Formats: sequence, structure tokens, C-alpha cells
Amino acid sequence: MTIDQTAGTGSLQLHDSRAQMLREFVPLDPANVTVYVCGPTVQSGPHIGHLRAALAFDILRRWLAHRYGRVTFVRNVTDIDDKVLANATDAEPWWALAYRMEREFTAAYEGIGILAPTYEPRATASIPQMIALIEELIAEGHAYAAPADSVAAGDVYFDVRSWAAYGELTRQSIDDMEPAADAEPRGKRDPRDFALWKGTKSDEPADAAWDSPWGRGRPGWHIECSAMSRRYLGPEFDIHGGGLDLRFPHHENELAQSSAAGDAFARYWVHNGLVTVDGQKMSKSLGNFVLASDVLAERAPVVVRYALLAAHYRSSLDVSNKAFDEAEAAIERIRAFLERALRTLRDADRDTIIHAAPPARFVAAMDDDLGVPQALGVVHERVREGNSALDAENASAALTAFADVAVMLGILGVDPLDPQWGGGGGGPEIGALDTLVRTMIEQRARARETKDWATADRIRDAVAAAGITLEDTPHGTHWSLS
Ligand SMILES: Nc1ncnc2c1ncn2[C@@H]1O[C@H](COP(=O)(O)OP(=O)(O)OP(=O)(O)O)[C@@H](O)[C@H]1O
Ligand SMILES: [Zn+2]
Repeated sequence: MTIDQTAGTGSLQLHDSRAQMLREFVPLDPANVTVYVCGPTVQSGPHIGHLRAALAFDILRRWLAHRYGRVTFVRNVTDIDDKVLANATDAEPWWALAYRMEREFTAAYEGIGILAPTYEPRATASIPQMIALIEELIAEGHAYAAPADSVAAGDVYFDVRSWAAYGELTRQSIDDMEPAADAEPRGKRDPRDFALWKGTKSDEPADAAWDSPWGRGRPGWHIECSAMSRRYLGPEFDIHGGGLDLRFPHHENELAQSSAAGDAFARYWVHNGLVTVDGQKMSKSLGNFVLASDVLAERAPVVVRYALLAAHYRSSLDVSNKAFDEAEAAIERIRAFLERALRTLRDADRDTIIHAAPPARFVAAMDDDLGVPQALGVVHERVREGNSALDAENASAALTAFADVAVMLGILGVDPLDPQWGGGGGGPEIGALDTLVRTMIEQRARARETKDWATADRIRDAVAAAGITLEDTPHGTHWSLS
């Protein structure tokens, strides 16, 4: 792929939560855009808030890939944390729970077409990097171990008063902040100091602790992301993402730790708006969640994807059956047009489709802080125009509309005919099968053209033996599983 395929049509504007305004996105290295997104704490299964967050960054990533080609995309898994330990049982240790939940997240992400990250590091696999970062912070005078004779002995805290810029991300002064909730207050110099390392407690499992210069223990949540982003992307990278709920304290603390350790860290901060229920964040802790698995049992994955990306990623989204019904109707309108157009298109036309560039207004919408609602507006407009062209038997106008729609749907990952949806339930193997069967259909058509009936019959029999039925129609041969 070439660098910046849309050069000349404008620049990508992203809302940077740190600057609190739109900024032109200029990558450090246009040949490799770097993104770190905070992944889930795998204490329980994904709800649709998690899907929306992952989807927001999937769209960002796809658009960056369209513009620049290569994107190194890292999304971590927090597999050690207070919450994971709290949900473990005697029958299911913390590491078994974390892995089971990680698989549930992966299944839900893949189910709605979220691309796998380039790297997906688990926090427990970067403990030495976290310890090294904490040691740097202590050496620079920005962190301290709790006094050995205090109840917090074994903990290490970030010293917020030592870092004058603390609060810069969310524009707060230290004195206005709440005390940090996650550490033993009696070992701290300031109630806002937060834990970098947590000494193991007597009631915690022995295998949930690692050796460190401060005794056995485990990392705090914030240091995990500072260490993993540095390890996988280096001390400076382009975009740091996560849900709006993570801006404070999580991202504020990540920024403080990494900058205090001398890293330039993220150049842009992007936060997705929250899925809410009656105005409140959908959350495991509040118990007001809708599980991803429940929605996916009721609705086609492409409909769920469409519904969750149809609102701008920075808006709050109160999900309702109405939103899913509307997405279903929109997907059906698109599907009907694609199928209708496909019936009239010839194979020779496919080249045009593959080489189409998205319409300029779609590009402008996406460049304007990922304006997916406007971009989908362009999709529906081209669907209407394509249908009119088909009504008027204007083949060339129908073909360009089809090509536009196909390329836009491809970028957004919501093409209802994409083999990845497998007719509603299958996986990528359906796509592979489709390619193979189509090849055989073509060979059979060629044999028939040359009146080589023996070969044509042999191919039909081979396909039938694999449990596949071929149906010859005036518009070509369709296949289905018998
Ligand atoms: N309701 C929501 N809407 C949008 N994004 C969310 C929502 N809940 C969590 N996220 C995002 O999902 C990602 C993974 O989050 P994480 O596992 O830390 O969830 P969490 O905030 O602990 O969830 P919960 O509050 O349900 O326990 C984060 O980027 C987070 O901001
Ligand atoms: Zn993080």
C-alpha cells in the first residue's frame, strides 16, 4: 500500500482529549502509525460498553490503515488486578478465570469483526519491565517504598507532589483531587499518591505475587500500561486510546509515570464516549450491563457492529432495542441493493470494484474526527442512487454506485455480504469455501462452453460429494450447503 492514499484531499483531524480540541493528526512515522489502547480487565465477560470501546478504536485503526498503510496497534489484557483476584474462587484460580474471560472478550471482538491487535500483551508477561520502570521512578525521586515499619510495607507509591505537571491531562490541581482509592493510605506521603507496586497480602494466593526489590507483590494497574506501551511501541508513540472513564485517574497516572521516567509518551489522546443506561455508565460493578453474548445471541453480528458504530464515537450511547432495530433495517436496505446490483453485474466489472477509491465526501467525513454517522449517510445516499440507476437500467451508474458502496462498507467493516459473517453464523472458513466453490463453478462453466460435458459433470459430482448444491440461474450459478 502507498503512503497516505488520500493525500491532497485534506488532513485527518482528531479530537485530542489532552488539548481538548481537534488537532491535525501528523504521525511520528507515516510508514508505521503507533496506537496503544487500554484493553479489558478480565474479571468477567464483556458487555456492550466494552464492544463499543473496542469498536471505536477498530474504526480508528482501519481509517489509519487506509490512509497510511501500516499501523502497529497494541491493546493489552489486564490479567492481574484486585478485581480479578476478587472474582477468583477455590474451584477457579485467578489465572484460569482471567484466561476464560480473555477468550470471551476475543470471541465477542472477533464476532463483530474487530481486527486482532498487532500485539495483545498480558500484564503478567511484562512484570520485569514494570519493576524496571518503578526502579527508574524511585531513582529519579518520583516514587518511594512505604516505610518498612508501616502497615503498607511492600507497597511502592508514585509521589504526586514530586511531579509538577500532575493533573495536566484532565486539567486538575492536586488539591482538588480525590484521594487514590487503590492503596493503603497509611503508608503514603500524600493521599493522592497511587500504588505502583502492591506488596502481597496474607490472604492472597501465593502465585499472584512476583519477586521484586520491595518484596513479593504485584503491579498496580496504571504502571502496567506505561510499561507495556513502552515495551511494544517505544517511549513515544502516536495515539493513546481508551474509554472516557479511564481519563482519570488511569490515564492521568499513566502520563505522570511515563513522563516522570523521561518518556515523551502519547502524542494524541483519544477517548470514546460511554455506553450508558438511563444516563449511567454501563458497568460490571453497577450491575446494569447487557452482556455481549446476549446481544449476539439475538442479533446478527453485522447488525450489532452497525448499531454500535452508527453514533459518533465521542457521544454517549444509550442503547435500546430501537437502535438495534434501526441498524437491522439499515443493513437490510444495504444488503438488498448489493444483491440486486450483483445480479446484474458481470465478472468483468469486479475489477472496477476492487480498485475503487471511496467518495470524497466519505473521506471528508472520516477525516473529520472519524465522522462515521456522516460517512454512513454517504453510504445510504449512494445506495439510493444505485437503486435509482438500476430502476433506470443505467448499468454504468449502477456499477459506480455499487463500487462506492462496497469500498465504504469494506473500510467500516459492515458489508453484510462479507463472507466473514458466514450467512449469520460462520467464520472465515466460509470465505475460504466460497473461493474454492466459485473456482469450481467457473471451471465447470468453461467446460460447458467448450461442450466438455464429462468434465462439467465430474465437477458437479465432486461438489455434490462435498455436500454442496449448485443452482443454475439466469444470473449465474449459486451454491449452498445441502
Ligand atoms: N460503558 C462503557 N462504555 C464504553 N466503554 C466502556 C464502558 N465500560 C468500559 N469501557 C471501556 O472498555 C475498556 C476496557 O475496560 P475495563 O475492563 O477496564 O472496564 P471497566 O471500566 O472496568 O468496566 P466495568 O466498569 O464494567 O467494570 C476501557 O477502554 C473502558 O473505558
Ligand atoms: Zn491503560
